[in-house]
Amino acid sequence: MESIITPQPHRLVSSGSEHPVQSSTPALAGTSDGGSSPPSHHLSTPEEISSFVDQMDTFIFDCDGVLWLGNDTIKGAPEFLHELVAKGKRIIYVTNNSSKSRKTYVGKFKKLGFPAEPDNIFGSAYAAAYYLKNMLNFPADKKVYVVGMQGIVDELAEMGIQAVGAGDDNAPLQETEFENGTLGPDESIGAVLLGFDSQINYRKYAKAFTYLTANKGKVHFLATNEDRTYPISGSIYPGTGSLLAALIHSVNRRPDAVLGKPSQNMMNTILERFHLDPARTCMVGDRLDTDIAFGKLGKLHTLLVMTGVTSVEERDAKKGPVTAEYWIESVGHLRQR
Ligand SMILES: O=C(O)[C@H](O)[C@H](O)COP(=O)(O)O
Ligand SMILES: [Mg+2]
Repeated sequence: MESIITPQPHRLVSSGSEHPVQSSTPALAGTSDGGSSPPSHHLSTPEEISSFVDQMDTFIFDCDGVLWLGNDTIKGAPEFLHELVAKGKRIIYVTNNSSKSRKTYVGKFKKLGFPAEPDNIFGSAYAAAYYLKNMLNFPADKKVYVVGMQGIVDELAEMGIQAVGAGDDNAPLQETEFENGTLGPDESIGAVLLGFDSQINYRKYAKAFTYLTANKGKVHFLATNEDRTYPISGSIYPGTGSLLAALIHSVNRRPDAVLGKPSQNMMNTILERFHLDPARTCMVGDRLDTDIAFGKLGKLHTLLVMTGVTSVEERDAKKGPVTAEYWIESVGHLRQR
């Protein structure tokens, strides 16, 4: 697949002040009261769909619930994305799923028949590793305690940052370990980073709690994202935000930064790096408070698909926090008929 993107020197967030990293997402103007946002427009006719596709140069795709559910591809999605490539459109992927690194994701994209290369994939694990390296200048003699999976460990390693925890702490905690210091403070821990963890357990929560509370706030508290739920293989399960809520409640402290959508860290880099015109760029997502909010904050067009977590009631809610500009049943429905 010839590249449709000219790789540029990569900066996720600038070290300068022009794109200060956002630890919290600014409120979306004109949507909190619900009423002032027009309802999402349904792209329903071939003419509307063709005109919509033609007015965009770039499509930024969310992944879970848009392109696939687990390892099940959404019908027609690969074909549509190859149609876009054939038309010379730019494709960028932005996922809050921190379980895989960009390099590992390339393998999944190709296995499921999508065009992909590391430079057009932005994952929340990468965003978090980049933030630690370039915004926090994380010290080389410190380690990051990871409540999460291999994707975070791999992206931290790419940045030369040591990680502990993750899969090494998947074993259930033994009663005796409460006394033997396994869960005690560790001066070498400089940050706790939580991401999606299908092997979450008490050991990880107890260690993260100890590191965040023992060092009197000297340990950074970071999270990849706050998605409440996780759509996979036709079902919906607790998401990273639900795992994070337990840690927030126990330490009585919010993360210093949440690096995935809707925060604009990745948006600023993407717009700058690919010299995108927001007026000719569309964010395609399945979740209103991450994907659509991410697109709206970046002043992009937004298209909601109904193959992920958003219900019809949420889509059409008059007082909803975020409303997509357009909606369609699935990415596959965008194929030119
Ligand atoms: O729980 C989670 O982390 C999310 O459900 C998952 O990461 C969503 O990934 P995305 O839809 O942004 O590809
Ligand atoms: Mg999604």
